[in-house]
Amino acid sequence: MTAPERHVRPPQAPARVEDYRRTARRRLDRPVWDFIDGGAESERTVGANRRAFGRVTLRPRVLVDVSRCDTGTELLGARLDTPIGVAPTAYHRLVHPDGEVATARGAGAAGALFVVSIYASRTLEDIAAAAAGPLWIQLYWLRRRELLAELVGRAAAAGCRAVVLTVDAPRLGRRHRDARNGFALGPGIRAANLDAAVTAAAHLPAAGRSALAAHAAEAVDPSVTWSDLAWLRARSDLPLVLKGVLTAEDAAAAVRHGADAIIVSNHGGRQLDRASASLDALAEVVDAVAGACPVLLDGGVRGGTDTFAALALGASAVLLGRPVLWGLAADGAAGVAGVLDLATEELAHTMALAGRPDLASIDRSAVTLRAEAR
Ligand SMILES: Cc1cc2nc3c(=O)[nH]c(=O)nc-3n(C[C@H](O)[C@H](O)[C@H](O)COP(=O)(O)O)c2cc1C
Ligand SMILES: CCCCCCC(=O)C(=O)O
Repeated sequence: MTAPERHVRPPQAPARVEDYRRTARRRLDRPVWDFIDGGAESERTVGANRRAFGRVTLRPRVLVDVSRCDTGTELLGARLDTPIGVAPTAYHRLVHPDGEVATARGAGAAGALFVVSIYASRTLEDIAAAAAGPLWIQLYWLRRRELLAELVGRAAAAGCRAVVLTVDAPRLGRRHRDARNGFALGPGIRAANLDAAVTAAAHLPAAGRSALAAHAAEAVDPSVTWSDLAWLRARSDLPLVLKGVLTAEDAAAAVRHGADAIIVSNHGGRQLDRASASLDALAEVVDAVAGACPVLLDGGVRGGTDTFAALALGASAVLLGRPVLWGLAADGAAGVAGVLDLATEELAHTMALAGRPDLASIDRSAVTLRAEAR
């Protein structure tokens, strides 16, 4: 007698960006997972970022030649194979031993932009040496301004093409998961581009509070205003990008103060709970900017169809935060490239079926915004 034939399932390759989330969740310790996954207070804005995409329906055009769909674009002078880039996120060595060096390899392989956090856990020079694609450097406004001046100089020397100032974090959001976990950085993970004394508080665990919030209270300057931007401008010839704008008023001020690009973002729901979903804020920002500079978006983007929706509502590009960390945790550089490639393939597929063969053809007529999410 022969044994009954059994169907053997081959190992499943990730089919959707969300598949990387499951693997990352299995791999990471609970406090690290909570740090990545969590948001501020009730985490309403984290959920709102996702739900906003559910209100978009697509208006496909037919009998358009979509034999080639081109996801390529140009942003602040850099050629990109995809409008889907990597948002700045702190401490990549929390999820993979190679940290941001692996992220740079993955982003480069996908032809994507990588925005490196001021809290990168590898040096800018090591990251730049591994990068095949464009890098931007992200800053929080530290009280010790001389560190910012030094960092923008190093960033330019390493080949970074823009400075991103995050403007939605004069203090850290109240992240209850991190407080509950007494989240603090271990000795092996540090902000590799900052003086160790500046970030010492981020390593001091205490019951019931986040060491990162304690560090932020000590290190970040909450008194900064629009008039201080001139100081930063004077320290670098690189384009200046403002990240964390959610209103028409601030978008207009950003243009008046010479911003070279704006990132519509609520920090992935990690700062002001009940802030608008990024996608909901996009149209008013795009209208206020009126073409004066590119507008990017992050927050809740989980694939190519979300990207298509954001582009249709006026974004020039989108950035992924948590999904890149899922890819990095799951499979290092290959996981980062996997996330970006999957999302880009999904975008090209949506473009074909929606009859929009290049990014310029994705305009507001490509979407309808419904009152309710589906
Ligand atoms: C673990 C983690 C760390 C982050 N660190 C930074 C940071 O250092 N600088 C910054 O400007 N934003 C930071 N962000 C916010 C992201 O840049 C981005 O705005 C957000 O993650 C986008 O939402 P998404 O995660 O839903 O894609 C961080 C987000 C996460 C999840
Ligand atoms: C100013 C302290 C930053 C903490 C690390 C970054 C982060 O979690 C976030 O921006 O979100």
